[in-house]
Amino acid sequence: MNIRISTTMSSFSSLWLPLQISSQRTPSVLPRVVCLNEGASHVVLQAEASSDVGNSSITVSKHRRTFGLSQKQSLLLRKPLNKDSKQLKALLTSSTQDTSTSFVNDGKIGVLLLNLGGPETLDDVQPFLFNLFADPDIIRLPRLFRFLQKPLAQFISVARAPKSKEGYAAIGGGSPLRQITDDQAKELRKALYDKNVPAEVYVGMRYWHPFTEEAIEQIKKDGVNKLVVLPLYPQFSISTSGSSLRLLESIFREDEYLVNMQHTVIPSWYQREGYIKAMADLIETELRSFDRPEKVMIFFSAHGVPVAYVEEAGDPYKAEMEECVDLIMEELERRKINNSYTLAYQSRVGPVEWLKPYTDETIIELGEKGVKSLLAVPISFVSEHIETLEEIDVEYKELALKSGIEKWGRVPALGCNPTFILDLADAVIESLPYVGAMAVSNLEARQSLVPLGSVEELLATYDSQRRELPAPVTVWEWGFTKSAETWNGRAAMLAVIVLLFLEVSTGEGFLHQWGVLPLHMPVLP
Ligand SMILES: C=CC1=C(C)c2cc3[nH]c(cc4nc(cc5[nH]c(cc1n2)c(C)c5CCC(=O)O)C(CCC(=O)O)=C4C)c(C)c3C=C
Ligand SMILES: [Fe+2]
Repeated sequence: MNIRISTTMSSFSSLWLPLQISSQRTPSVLPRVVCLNEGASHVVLQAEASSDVGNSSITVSKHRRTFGLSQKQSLLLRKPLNKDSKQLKALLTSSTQDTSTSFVNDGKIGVLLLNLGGPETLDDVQPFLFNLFADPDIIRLPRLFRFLQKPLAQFISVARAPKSKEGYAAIGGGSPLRQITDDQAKELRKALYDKNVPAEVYVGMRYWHPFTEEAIEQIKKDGVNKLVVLPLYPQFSISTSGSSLRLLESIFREDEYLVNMQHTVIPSWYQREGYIKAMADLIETELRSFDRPEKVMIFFSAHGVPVAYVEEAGDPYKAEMEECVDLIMEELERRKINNSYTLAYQSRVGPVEWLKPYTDETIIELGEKGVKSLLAVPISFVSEHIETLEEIDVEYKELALKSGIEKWGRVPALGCNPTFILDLADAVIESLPYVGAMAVSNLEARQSLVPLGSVEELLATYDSQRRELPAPVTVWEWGFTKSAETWNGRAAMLAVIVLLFLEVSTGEGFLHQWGVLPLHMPVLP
């Protein structure tokens, strides 16, 4: 037995960092009550262990998590748990016995999958980009300039559309995201039924059809009264899951039906055993296609975010990404696969600094260092999309071959991989005991999953000072060096804001001459 658990007083910022205890015999369970100080209502549990309790082998991944305690629980547990703790055993047993069954017969369950959405035709590209850039979690303007959000989005989307259209044309004229996400929803529904949890699964996209608003309408029509919200991003970012949850929260806040709907949110799930195993399976299979698998460098390529998101707004994305890669590599090592590996960030847009190292620069460096075989692993997204099908498969492959890399491979996205879908089903089932367990605005009652009523508050912990994030999107750029490019971009952005301000306030200017203004906004349902 080797368990080390330490607890400290709560800080809400750790709420997004899930801790999972899983048992080989039973589905994963979440420890729900651990208390350090008498009378405490919240604790952070920090755990790192691999051990046996009873006949079950339990692994506790290395995470911190905040737990809300009911008064009774708080009174019950007044000491840190130690390795011989009968209370831990009792807790695990009660959590394990606390299966979904009692929650299944009692209400109509819905699962809402949140995703980004993508243009289905080339005509959709500009309005899709408009929706993306109109999102204040993608371009956050200073408060004074908020009224420029939509004109700026219109301007950038029009300017970027030709380049984006080229990309979408190269992958068949549109994004495959809707089809793949619909298929994942169907498979998840089937997996839940097979596990005796009848639930409807809905898809709500952030920037294209079916919009989150459309999914919510259907959820209401179907009379769902227990909802599990599951963003399809393994790692949390303010720009992805955060943005979708913020939107959902605003929808919930304004709707009487939804205000009263019991729900819970699974904010990120990159640490789940099934997901890690599924990723490791894909990598193991793909490695076999190389002549000398042991010589291949495993190249994790994640979608980037601007550095300011992580360093100024506290986005946990980078930390979760690095931990995710570590967990996958640990799983591969358990399978005696000890390849070298690296993580880089792709798809940067605009004049600000994005997370480094950049994928393109890293590929060139690896070529220079004499790496001959590279296996690209897209890691931030679970479907094929423009950035796997075009950026990785075409642009990065070409760059790699030019840089001296001789053999290039790419791991497919998870899509409907059965191990992955079963794990998502388990994640949903494990969250059911938490559906409605917490009052929407009652922080004291909050347990390990997140109620939507507090999403805004939780997002604010990343960005407590509400600092303005620079716009990550290039409108135009000039200059020869990286830093000149950055500063030129910022100057250009400032100039654009001033010009837009003048245009909007006077009703005259080059955008009116070009027909960009007045705006013809796409209508959201
Ligand atoms: C975890 C995944 C993603 C993060 C983080 C993310 C941040 C982010 N993205 C942009 C700008 C664009 N993203 C675009 C497409 C796109 N983005 C993701 C995922 C993440 N984005 C996906 C899966 C897709 C593709 C959808 C599809 O149609 O297949 C685009 C449009 C494509 C293009 O023109 O390149 C833009 C623009 C920013 C600015 C950002 C963080 C601030
Ligand atoms: Fe993106």
